[in-house]
Amino acid sequence: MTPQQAHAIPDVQNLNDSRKLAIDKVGIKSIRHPVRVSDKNGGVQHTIAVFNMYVGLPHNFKGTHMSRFIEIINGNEREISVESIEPMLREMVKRLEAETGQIELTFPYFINKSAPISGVQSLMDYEVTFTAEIREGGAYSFTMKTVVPVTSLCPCSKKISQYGAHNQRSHVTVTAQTNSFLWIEELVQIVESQASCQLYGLLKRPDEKYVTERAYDNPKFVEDMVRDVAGLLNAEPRIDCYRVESENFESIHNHSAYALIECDKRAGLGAG
Ligand SMILES: Nc1nc2c(ncn2[C@@H]2O[C@H](COP(=O)(O)OP(=O)(O)OP(=O)(O)O)[C@@H](O)[C@H]2O)c(=O)[nH]1
Repeated sequence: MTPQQAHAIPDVQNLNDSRKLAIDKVGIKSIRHPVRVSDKNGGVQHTIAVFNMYVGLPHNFKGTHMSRFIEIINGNEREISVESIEPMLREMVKRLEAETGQIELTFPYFINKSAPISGVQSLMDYEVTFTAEIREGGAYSFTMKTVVPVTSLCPCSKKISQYGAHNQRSHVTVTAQTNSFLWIEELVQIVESQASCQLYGLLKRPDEKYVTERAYDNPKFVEDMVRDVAGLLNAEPRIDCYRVESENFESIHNHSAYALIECDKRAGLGAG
């Protein structure tokens, strides 16, 4: 195909659209790509992220130029660093001739943990999502979200029972918009410190005794969990706004218990 022939191919995306309907987000979803993430101990984690990349589309354009998203993600280093996300976002908005844009990447992140009594080490995985966004007017924001699995033990069950209390694994999800750098480990630690007990990859018997008794000594409803985590997020100056959710995969029901607190500290909205 000659350049002239290629030029002759209709550019449908560039056609005008007369429906007067702007599109808030259009782009690509679920593209996997290698990333590297620095960890708090000075190491680097080489992991795989699922990317979503979107721009806003003005009402008068028929379509966005989707190949450019792929050009951008492949135009960077083979293994994308977290530090590259903001420049990639700004390049994307520019190349797609858009006012707004968003890049989300979700990846498994590993934290090395020592068992509470024996000290045996093991990795635990957490699902983490970073979202970089340019909003109307050009304001940039960065949000980090992590799902932290913990143990929750029911205060009611403990109070009313002669012995034992129902307990289960729970997912506490914190989504935090930050105004300066925050390690993933710091967000995880905030959540784990407020759980009936944190989870570990590897536990020997003395450790299992410890986590059993610690959970029993720290009963938490889903309401307790979100309130206690929100209290610490309110006190963290590097977090402007947040959402904390707790879902208990109840061991006595075939459904979950759930609670959420949402707060924009800048506007004094929500908790605190
Ligand atoms: N906007 C839009 N594009 C789509 C859709 N489905 C497929 N495409 C993409 O259209 C792309 C080709 O359009 P462009 O990205 O504009 O390609 P191009 O015109 O050769 O590239 P540019 O010169 O950079 O605009 C392909 O990569 C397809 O993936 C859709 O539903 N909407």
